[in-house]
Amino acid sequence: IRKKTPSDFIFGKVIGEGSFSTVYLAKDVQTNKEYAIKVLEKAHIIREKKSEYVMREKEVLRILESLCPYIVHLYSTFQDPGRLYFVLTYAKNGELLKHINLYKKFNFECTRYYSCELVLALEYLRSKKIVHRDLKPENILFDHNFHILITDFGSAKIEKSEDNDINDGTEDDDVQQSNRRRNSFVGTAQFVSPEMLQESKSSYASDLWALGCIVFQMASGQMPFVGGSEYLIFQKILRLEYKFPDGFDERIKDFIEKLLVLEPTRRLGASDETTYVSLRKHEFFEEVDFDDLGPPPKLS
Ligand SMILES: NC(=O)Nc1ccc2c(c1)=C(Cc1cc(-c3cccc(C(=O)NCCN4CCCCC4)c3)c[nH]1)C(=O)N=2
Repeated sequence: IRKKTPSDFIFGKVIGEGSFSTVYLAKDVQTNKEYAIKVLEKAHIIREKKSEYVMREKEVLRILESLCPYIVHLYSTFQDPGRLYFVLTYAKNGELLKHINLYKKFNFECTRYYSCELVLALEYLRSKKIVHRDLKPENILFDHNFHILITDFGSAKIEKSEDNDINDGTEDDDVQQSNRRRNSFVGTAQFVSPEMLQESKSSYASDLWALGCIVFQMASGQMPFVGGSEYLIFQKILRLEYKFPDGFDERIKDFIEKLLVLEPTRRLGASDETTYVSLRKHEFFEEVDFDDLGPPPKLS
């Protein structure tokens, strides 16, 4: 199959912007299908020494090959002299964050439904030995049927082995990188886990921490850890300084409290073998059939 080129697409509006990429809505000239094309400037990537992250995202998306409905699909990649292009799934209904802000917060049924889809997505990532490391409502999209699609694997890590949590001397590659260049990776302040702050050691449990933060935000409209600077936010995280608004549903509260645990190995699900049975069995998901979640409830 011939490699695509930019002229195979009609580029439309910008639908996403990151520090190293711009995402455009684009239409395939032959098929009229819509895609999200992530464009990266080669010179910027090289200057900022981010090539490793770009290569990692492509490798991770290839591993994920989107057999899971809750992960964006990488259809193709191509380049021109100055840019790299990733042709990805277009999620028509945009970022979860925009919908949380639009409705102020989600009701119990919507919070529970999207928490279930996130659990299923995290189980798939775990089965492929992928840690996302930057999960947040901006990186969770809604497709045309309002199912979630997780995106932005630029910060992801491929776990070497299941018992990776035991320090086998092979440090987290970002630690090695940080030892080399002292710029160890950290996710987005409000969602970063304590272990990534302290030892820059991430594991599947780091994504469970972020899940706790995201569920808190869906159910309350607010992030659990906020502050005037990253340093103040980091302090609150390391001190587990957050509180639930009055009237917060007790089942969701208990679920979040079991995820926002400083010690990663003690988080709900951290010691589960394959599926996150400890999460599935929590009272928050009582009456849920994880094998058939049914259609998404109308957002409200
Ligand atoms: N860093 C990354 O990898 N970023 C990516 C990757 C893939 C990708 C990606 C980002 C996408 C972002 C995206 C953004 C949007 C979008 C942007 C702006 C407006 C809208 C929009 O108004 N959609 C209609 C529904 N709105 C949504 C907001 C509340 C009111 C109703 C959608 C749709 N999809 C996408 O569709 N696919």
